[in-house]
Amino acid sequence: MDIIRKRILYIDAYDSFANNIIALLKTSLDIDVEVISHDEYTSREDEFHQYLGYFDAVVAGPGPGDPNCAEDVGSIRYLWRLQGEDILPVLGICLGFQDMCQAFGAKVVRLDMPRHGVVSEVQPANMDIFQGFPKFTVTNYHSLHIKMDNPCSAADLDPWSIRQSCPQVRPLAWDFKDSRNGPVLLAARHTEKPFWGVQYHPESICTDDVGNRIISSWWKSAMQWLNQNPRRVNRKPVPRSWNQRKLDEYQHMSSRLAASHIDQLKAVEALKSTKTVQGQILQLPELTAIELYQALNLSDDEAIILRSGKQADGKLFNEELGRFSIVGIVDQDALHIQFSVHSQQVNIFSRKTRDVVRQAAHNVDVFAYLEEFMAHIHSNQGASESPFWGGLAGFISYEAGLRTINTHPDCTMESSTRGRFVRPDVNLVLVQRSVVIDHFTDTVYVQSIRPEDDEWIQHTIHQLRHHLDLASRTAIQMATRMPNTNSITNKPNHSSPLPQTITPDWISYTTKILACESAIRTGSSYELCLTSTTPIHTPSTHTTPLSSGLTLFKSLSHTNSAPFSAFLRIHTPNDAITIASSSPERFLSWSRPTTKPSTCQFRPIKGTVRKGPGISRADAETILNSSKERAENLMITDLIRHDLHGVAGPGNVRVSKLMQIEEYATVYQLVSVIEGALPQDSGQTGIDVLASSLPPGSMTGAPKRRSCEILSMLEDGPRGIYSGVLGYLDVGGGGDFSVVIRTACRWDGDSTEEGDVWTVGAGGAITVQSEAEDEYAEMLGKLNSTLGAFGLKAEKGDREDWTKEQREKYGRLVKMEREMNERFPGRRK
Ligand SMILES: C=C(O[C@@H]1C=C(C(=O)O)C=C[C@H]1O)C(=O)O
Ligand SMILES: NC(=O)CC[C@H](N)C(=O)O
Repeated sequence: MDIIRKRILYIDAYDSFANNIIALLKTSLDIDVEVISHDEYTSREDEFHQYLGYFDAVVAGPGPGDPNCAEDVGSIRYLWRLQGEDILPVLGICLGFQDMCQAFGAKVVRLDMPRHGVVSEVQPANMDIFQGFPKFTVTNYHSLHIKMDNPCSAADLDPWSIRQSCPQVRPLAWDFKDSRNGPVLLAARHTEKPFWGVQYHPESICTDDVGNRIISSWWKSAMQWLNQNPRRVNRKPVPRSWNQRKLDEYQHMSSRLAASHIDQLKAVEALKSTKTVQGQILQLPELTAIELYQALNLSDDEAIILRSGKQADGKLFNEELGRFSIVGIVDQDALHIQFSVHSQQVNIFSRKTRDVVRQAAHNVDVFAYLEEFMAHIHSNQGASESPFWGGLAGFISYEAGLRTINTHPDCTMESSTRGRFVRPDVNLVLVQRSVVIDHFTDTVYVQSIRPEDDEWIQHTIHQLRHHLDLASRTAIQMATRMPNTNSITNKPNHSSPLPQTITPDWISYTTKILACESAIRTGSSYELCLTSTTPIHTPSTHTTPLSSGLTLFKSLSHTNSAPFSAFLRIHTPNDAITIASSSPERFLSWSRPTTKPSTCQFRPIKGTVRKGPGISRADAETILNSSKERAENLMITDLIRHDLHGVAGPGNVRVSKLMQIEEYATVYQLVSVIEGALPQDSGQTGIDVLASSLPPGSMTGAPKRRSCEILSMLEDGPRGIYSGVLGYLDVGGGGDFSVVIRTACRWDGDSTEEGDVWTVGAGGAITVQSEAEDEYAEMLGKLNSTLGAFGLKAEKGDREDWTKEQREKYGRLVKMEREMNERFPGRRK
């Protein structure tokens, strides 16, 4: 006899934790789960009711917003109106729970002090789904809560009795220990209908196992109800949702486009690659990435250097993060895959022919395109220890990431475009020849994926040996260690003007912090990573753009050495970008699928303490262990688990490090490590993980989509490459990308005769526990990590120097803050 698997419908309200809940349902229960977004049926209540006929139960998920706003809950609100045989068991989580309580008479109001990423104790009733449960701890993500004549304390008459104001809602759990908000209702059920709900997040990494057991307990009660109230469920396959069908079409079309581009390019020499990586391995002690780059004596105006190895004090970075450096050789005919959010078009471009293939194709899924492209150039049998054999290297902008979550900012890099071509949001160069250094074993890999390229390999080895004999080595080392700071010095030098910058205005930044806080208080966001962009004008150096960029990069490597340092110079049809990066943060890496499945790793950083006089490691530990910093990190850890769960699937994601303190050149940071293996039979690749996890959660806040919408309203323009990712896709199937922070970028098109314009972004996570003054200082601290390379330091200006307008602005700000404090007393310390 066939055992019928029950089906749960999960309604996603655009939360960034949905996939964690789905994973929890699938690992705790023997069921199938289908997912729809809450807005798929918003204007079609009848169709939604019919669709529910395919399911045994529903989980209505958490999300941004307020149940008082129909748009924020979408079709979730139709659940409570089901009648007769249409009724089915529902579990509402957070927003879903609030909407249920509101539908049956309770009020949803703001908490005095929102509780995002806050871990608290649950006092359950010894009844219903909590029968026999002890107290347990859970993670909360909410700004709003249920008001229904709440008891004043645990000692109050009977916290479990039904309140007159909403006689259909039975309280099932409270938090009695929240001194700022008073008792907070954490679970309830409808007195007659099979509707239950929890305010907390059972799926969070910091919710303990008892919290998770609730899912099984709910399911047991749901099944009992179904046994007593049998309903006819349509057991045919569930029709694919409109969203899923659109997505499939879109990806299919994009893969076909890539295949047709590749066909058109088959004749082009630069795309010919072998399936076997050719190469040789040498032992060259103490070789640095810059030395290597200089020894190769490359004359091209493009460069790809991913630098690790030694820190400024001569010590190696840790082995997990800073073991390898990679230099990609970018010849005249190297192909560039470029995609612009504005035109939604992929171009393949080479400097030699200026324009190899341009195909206007609208609405391209650039990741499906890249997947097809990488499959075409897939190689194997390179040296297994070398992480990169060849492939695509470059960057993906923040705005390209926004597009993957269907957020379309008004402006992309187009806004600063000159001429016919837009500045691409994705710019990846096909690197066929490369040299990789393993700094821990002093091994150097000289590699090529071009057919019959032995001559180049021998020539390169000869070149390396020749240049790295003792005498030239010393000279190169000196040049590397003592960057030419002429153009970046802060000391007066009358022969060359100094670089100049404008420190982000603290009044504007602080106003934005307050706007973030109010967005959090209304329930629209749980955490927002606010950023600002600072221009730096540098005088003309009368050298080539590559050489002045490299000088800056050397200086940056010195002032803020970081394991994901990178120097990139990449052309577009009518412009070129130079990127000098000193990022401490790995976004995502994944290993080559071999006999073992590919393993992915994310390393989000959230929680920052600036180094400075009087701040010891112990002080940093105290600060980073505070509830504010831990909440910041927890939210992003849960968000990244969601991103990875979406591709790796239930049971395949683990948090191998939770909130550990790491020390970098100028800051201490709180880091978590989230890992997962991609099941081999799933057909999923690291590129799929990349596509479903941009923009990096540590640069957005949570929930990602709503937070990005809020940030694009608050920030002054597109973030561009800052907040995007930079790294490579390897022909063997691996990849590694850093988060583009602590980075300076310059477009040639912005330079004038007087000099160049670099931009540096900096920011930090804002939560309701933030103090505006501290957040501004944290942002400046991060900005200064990069400005140091220009010999500059941003400081908060003195109030005496303020203009009348600034004083007025400040006055308004103080007033706003006072009003906010009066309205939400919890904010006061
Ligand atoms: C926004 C920046 O950094 C991000 C924000 C951090 C934080 O809020 O603590 C830490 C590291 C980065 O993920 C930046 O460096 O500009
Ligand atoms: N996690 C959630 O579902 C949050 C619900 C609602 N937006 C709140 O902030 O209270």
